[in-house]
Amino acid sequence: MISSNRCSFLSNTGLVGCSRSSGLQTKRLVPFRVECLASSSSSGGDRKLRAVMETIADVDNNQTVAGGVQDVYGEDKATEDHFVTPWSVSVASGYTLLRDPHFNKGLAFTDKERDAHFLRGLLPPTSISQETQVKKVLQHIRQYQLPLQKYTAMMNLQETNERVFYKLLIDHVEELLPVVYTPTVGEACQKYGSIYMRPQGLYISLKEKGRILEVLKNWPEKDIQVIVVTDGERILGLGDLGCQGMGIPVGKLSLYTALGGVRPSACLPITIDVGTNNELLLNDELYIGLRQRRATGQEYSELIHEFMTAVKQNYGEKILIQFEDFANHNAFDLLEKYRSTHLVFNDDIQGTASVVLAGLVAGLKFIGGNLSDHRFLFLGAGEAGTGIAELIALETSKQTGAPVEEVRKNIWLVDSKGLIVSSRGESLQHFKRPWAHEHEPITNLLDAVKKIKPTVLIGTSGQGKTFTQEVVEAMAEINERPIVLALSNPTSQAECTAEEAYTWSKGHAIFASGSPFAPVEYEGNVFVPGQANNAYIFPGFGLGLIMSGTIRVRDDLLLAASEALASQVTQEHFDKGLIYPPFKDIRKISAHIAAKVAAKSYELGLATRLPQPKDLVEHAESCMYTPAYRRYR
Ligand SMILES: O=C([O-])CC(=O)C(=O)O
Ligand SMILES: [Mg+2]
Repeated sequence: MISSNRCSFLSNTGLVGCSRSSGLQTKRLVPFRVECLASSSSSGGDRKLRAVMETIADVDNNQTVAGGVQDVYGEDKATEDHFVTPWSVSVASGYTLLRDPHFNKGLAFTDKERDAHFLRGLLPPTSISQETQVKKVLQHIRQYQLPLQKYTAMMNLQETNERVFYKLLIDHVEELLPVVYTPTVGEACQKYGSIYMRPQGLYISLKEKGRILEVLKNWPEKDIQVIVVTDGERILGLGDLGCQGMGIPVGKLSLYTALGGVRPSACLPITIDVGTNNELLLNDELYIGLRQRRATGQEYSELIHEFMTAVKQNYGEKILIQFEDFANHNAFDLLEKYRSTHLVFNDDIQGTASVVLAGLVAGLKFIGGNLSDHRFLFLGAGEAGTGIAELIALETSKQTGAPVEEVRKNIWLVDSKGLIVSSRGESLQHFKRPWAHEHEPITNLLDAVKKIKPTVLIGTSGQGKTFTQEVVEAMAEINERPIVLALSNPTSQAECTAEEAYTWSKGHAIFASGSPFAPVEYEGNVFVPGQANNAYIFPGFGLGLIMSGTIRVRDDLLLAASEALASQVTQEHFDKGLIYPPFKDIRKISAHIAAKVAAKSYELGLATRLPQPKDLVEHAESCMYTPAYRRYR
């Protein structure tokens, strides 16, 4: 039985109005909604009323609510000259209950629940189990031929019955991850205007400048623990999709819940719309964003700063903000600017780095050698490329005691202009400069492979088909077991396919990719390509931060996450060609990652949720959201 105190910070909002001493699974709960009585009005007075709305503060303070007596809406704290918001708690029942995705159980409502919640006659008489519902929806989804049809069916399910959506996704993660995530989510973003039905997150555009705090307060959930935010400028390897990038925060947060166990109501997807430079979208009558070119410079940074300030003001110090799919020219600067004042994490720089390092460490366990024995060549010197390179350098430096500057010399990057070398000097963007080593200029990848003789080739270019046959053959000529990672997403942007990597290297390559590839048979052997995607890391990483109340992200936490992931790879996995464990075990893996991250955070004094639990793995598991239906009284 789960004790409520241990996990109250991750508990379901639906329990707040009840006694907090209830266990999560075994006790009954009342499906209720907190509603602002003034919410139907949009007067200026209403805005002021909302501006003093207090969040459900007990959760953050880790207090229990015995009997529900607490100033949760801030009325008692307000003095006479303050405005207060008239809130009421209403029990969701009848038709409204069926339309509420958090609480709806469809045909799984029992007779007793149908009586108690005014559902008689609103449902056909039969009652079926959640398992049967999952089976039915899966059959339905499998009937669709096109990935985008499967995607819209999944999104509809999420909007209709959240618990069936998550149970389905968790129980069939290997089949459905490619539907709700890469590669299909890429196509969904490209066509978001035509498939758009309901808002799935918050849209903050230039029109909301000066009012972002107010916009945050419009979101119906008050107890937010993680935000994934994009400005849509570099969606996967697909480029600027403007406001239609919303599919990415929505997809990433579904994984926070399904893979990492962070409850859905604590997750907030946000898209910041500063315009788009994508002409196709600007001329598309179904485009959902601002029809203007991107704001840049001061106008851009002022909006982002207002957003960052409002988020901290509204949700406090421990809100996790994950930056996703910003363009290089903003991503590094934003991370640098906010890493010392906010709990921020850039998934494309840091999450990708952590997952790739894990794969390399796991691979080396079996092929032998240390990181310092290897030479790395990257195609692509943006967020992922330089992020991975830096984390490899950090870990190698830790292992060998050599200074990071020295270790970096073993790591080479090629960008669109060729090998990054010192003679390119000041023309290089600042994040590329640490990688400018002494070497004659080389303008193409094949020559770079032949000259640098890397043992590991990593593609982070966002450009598909760039690991040509000659490149892979050259890698196989230089190395007995070349490591080839084609990380760009979605599948169309992968530097090479799994089949190409195995065929061209005559079965010698150790291959992984950012988007999934099916197993490949080559000369009688079946090779299973691993998926080197940050989805292995960010859900568990975020859970570790949240459950320990961590207030800042440090590189050591990323290294801890890598180590935890690498430790889950066995000889049996490697024998199949895998340098990552299978996704079907992801919740267990996430619990391990969360535990290692939290342990490191406690060690560094960054964790505020005290005392430190004794067994962090067990603690992480006990905190994870499970989608089984709750019983309603
Ligand atoms: O979303 C993914 O699959 C991985 C990722 O962060 C990216 O490609 O930007
Ligand atoms: Mg990304």
